[in-house]
Amino acid sequence: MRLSVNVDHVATLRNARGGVFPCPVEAARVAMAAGADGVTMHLREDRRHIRDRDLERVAAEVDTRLNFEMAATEEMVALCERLRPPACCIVPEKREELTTEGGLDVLRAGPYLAESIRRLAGLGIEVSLFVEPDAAQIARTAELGAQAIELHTGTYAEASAEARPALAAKHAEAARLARSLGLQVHAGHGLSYETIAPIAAIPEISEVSIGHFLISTSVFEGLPVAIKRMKGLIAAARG
Ligand SMILES: CC(=O)[C@@H](O)[C@H](O)COP(=O)(O)O
Ligand SMILES: NCC(=O)COP(=O)(O)O
Repeated sequence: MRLSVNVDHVATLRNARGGVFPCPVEAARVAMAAGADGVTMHLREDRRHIRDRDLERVAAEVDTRLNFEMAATEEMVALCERLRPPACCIVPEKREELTTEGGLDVLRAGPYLAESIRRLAGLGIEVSLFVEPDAAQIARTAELGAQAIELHTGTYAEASAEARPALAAKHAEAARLARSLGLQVHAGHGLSYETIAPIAAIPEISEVSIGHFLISTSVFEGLPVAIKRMKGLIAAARG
């Protein structure tokens, strides 16, 4: 199973100070050096974290399987056509949301979704649709010609420990259906150390993408190292 590391929230931190640090391109390099199998970047229409230049630089400079998350808009499809990442995940986007709130409603999507899939898949880009673990949504994804689905694990990840096993079983059933329809199966959103195991145990899932938790927990796992180094620099300066 591949782990694609989402570096969106490195850009959130960078943007909080309006400077260049911490850099999501550097985070992509660090992720790959640490054993990640790919990097995910969600270029939101409002550019609240990742910016066009970040995506362009990762596509050009980092040896990775870049998964470009984007809404199905002409601006994003044209950018994806220009950058030609190995993979693209089409997600729903609402301007007011704090993060992606659910899967695409593929059943109600207009003709532009099918047109986007056709254009991107025609360039050899693996197109996935971010969907709920729902049989009708998955069947329609296959009909539209996408190569993959990404199961939205947000509801599962936010559920209580008691509720999670039933939701994990729902993902397993959805993953089996998707594979039987010839789709690659990915999963992501809100996953953490506490919630990864039941999802990672589903054999049909070939990739998980994880961002917010990894970046957040890195603060605590990395803080002792950074503090020791700063103390060392202070001590050295004082002789
Ligand atoms: C599609 C998905 O689950 C995540 O990539 C999420 O959309 C990330 O968006 P934010 O980083 O803005 O929360
Ligand atoms: N596609 C899901 C993703 O990239 C990471 O989502 P999250 O871990 O930041 O919630």
